[in-house]
Amino acid sequence: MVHVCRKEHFNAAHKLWNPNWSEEKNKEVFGPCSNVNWHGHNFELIVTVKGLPDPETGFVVDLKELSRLIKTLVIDKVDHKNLNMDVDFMLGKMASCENLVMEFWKILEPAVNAIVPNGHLYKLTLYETPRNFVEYFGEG
Ligand SMILES: Nc1nc2c(c(=O)[nH]1)N=C([C@H](O)[C@H](O)COP(=O)(O)OP(=O)(O)OP(=O)(O)O)CN2
Repeated sequence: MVHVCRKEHFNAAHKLWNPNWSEEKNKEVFGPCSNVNWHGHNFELIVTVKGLPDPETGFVVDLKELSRLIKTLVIDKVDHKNLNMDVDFMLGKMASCENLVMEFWKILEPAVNAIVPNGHLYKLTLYETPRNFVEYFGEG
């Protein structure tokens, strides 16, 4: 089995804010990430597919096709957007990396698996900053 990875990039604004808490508690828990007028990040999303290379192409998955799919299904929906306000699948959710990556998985898993004949989506890695990132392997 080989792990094949594609990295995509997006910029987005958000704030970490629990509407059930006071302003003081939001500031205490989320610090500058609770800034009322938002803040932005340069996100990196790495999609990892695991599988066997096709004997005729040598590919587990065509990376151009994978890139096109990630851009169409995810990046176009979040790039240069406000994650709290503009992105339908994040409405009513805390705009944390954990929640984002889990929503990305739900969108990507069926579509990615459909273009990987001898493999499947294995992992999503989402960098919010160069030092803060999450990894998700799906629910199983
Ligand atoms: N479990 C989580 N913790 C935090 C998340 C998150 O999504 N999940 N998000 C944030 C902030 O949105 C953001 O990541 C914090 O940015 P920043 O403090 O700038 O992070 P850096 O690592 O770049 O800053 P340094 O302090 O310079 O390392 C917070 N927590």
